[in-house]
Amino acid sequence: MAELPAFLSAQEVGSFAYLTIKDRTPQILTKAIDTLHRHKSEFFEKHGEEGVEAEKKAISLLSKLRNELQTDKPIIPLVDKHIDTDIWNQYLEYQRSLLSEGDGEPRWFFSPWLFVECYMYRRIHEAVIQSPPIHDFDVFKESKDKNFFESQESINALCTHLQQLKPARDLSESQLKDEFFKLLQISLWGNKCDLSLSGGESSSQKTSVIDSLEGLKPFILINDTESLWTLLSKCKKTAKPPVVRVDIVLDNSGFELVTDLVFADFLLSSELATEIHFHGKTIPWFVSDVTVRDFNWTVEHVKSSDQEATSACGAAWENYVKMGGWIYHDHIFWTLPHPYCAMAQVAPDLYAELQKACLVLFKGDLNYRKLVSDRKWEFTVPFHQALSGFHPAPLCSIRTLKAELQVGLQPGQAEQLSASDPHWLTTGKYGVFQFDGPL
Ligand SMILES: O=P(O)(O)OC[C@H]1O[C@](O)(CO)[C@@H](O)[C@@H]1O
Ligand SMILES: [Mn+2]
Repeated sequence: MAELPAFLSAQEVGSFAYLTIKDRTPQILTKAIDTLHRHKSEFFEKHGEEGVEAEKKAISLLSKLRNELQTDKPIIPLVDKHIDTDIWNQYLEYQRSLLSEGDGEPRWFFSPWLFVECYMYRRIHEAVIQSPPIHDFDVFKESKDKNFFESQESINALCTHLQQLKPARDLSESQLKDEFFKLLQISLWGNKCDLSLSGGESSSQKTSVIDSLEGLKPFILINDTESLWTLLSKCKKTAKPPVVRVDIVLDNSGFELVTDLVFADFLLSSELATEIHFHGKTIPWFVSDVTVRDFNWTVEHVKSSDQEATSACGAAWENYVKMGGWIYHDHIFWTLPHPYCAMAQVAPDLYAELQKACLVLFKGDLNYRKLVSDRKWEFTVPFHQALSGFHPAPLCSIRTLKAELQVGLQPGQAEQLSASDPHWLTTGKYGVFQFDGPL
């Protein structure tokens, strides 16, 4: 069997992985430290002196982490007692076992990028949970909420658009298909708004994305949305019992989450699907990723908007949650460092859950990296092959490109892109809808 390509890593000076570890991650840590600092008086009001001591402890743990990273120290085991601690430490042991060169220790600028980057976010969580009574504090909450508030205008425009489509079951087949494609594209471009690429700085949506869709079409490098339409139409016809389940593996909170909820609402109200299962993170992750708190907060805030259409959306969403049309799940696997080809073995319960879906949508860049194991595949390798056996159900990645990997391109396509735009892989300017599965 042919050897698998190497993992991306920060070893390669000048690569995007290298720049992330060298510049972006220390910046994210500094911002987290600053956030804790600014909440000092709030901690004091809530918990007295103990709160201030906890703030100091969390800050010192984060400063230590930043120092380890910047001086390329060996990756050390986690010391907290969380439900995933042992799995993390076993994975670190596994990474150690793969090394034969140097001192045999996994390091920030040497080990697989996916592993060290995930590890950094897990260490941030460790610093916070080891600092009671502020162990529940989400250092990224503030910036996630800010992204939501700064995107207000786009959110209102989107919600107005959605409300105008209702009752969606009255739309003609061709209108329905048209809207399906439109809302999918909105959800794709919503993924430009993550906060980890911008080092936690604001990255909200300020213009109306609906009006920009036509102009953005040339930036969709792979567009398998026809397959999604065919698949859902077929599921609807053949489902026995009549359940059409779509799972959405969420990415970022803020504007992107709203685009996903709007799409999920459309799927139900148009009766293209009967159940939407969302998958979020159990801990704060890659700055802007959705946790259950962000999910509920977003639904509540959309509902309490002073704009009629927006608040009508929020009310409908709350009702979907109440009535079971929308089901939110979280699982520790999503915040482990494993690529998804390991899911069946590491988290068989989650794999079995995904197998129940007619279609699974994976939002965002990190999900893509995990789908294709963060390896340096040739650009033309088929997506199915890069998934390395991960086929729980028909699936589609909806991703703007923010890391140096992409598979499934036409011969010559990558070369052409490199010539016209040397940074095409990492700026989030290009996107894909990449489908895998039988139709
Ligand atoms: O929110 P997303 O789309 O998963 O992007 C996360 C960001 O973090 C990274 O995975 C690494 O920093 C980038 O590739 C990407 O810019
Ligand atoms: Mn993200």
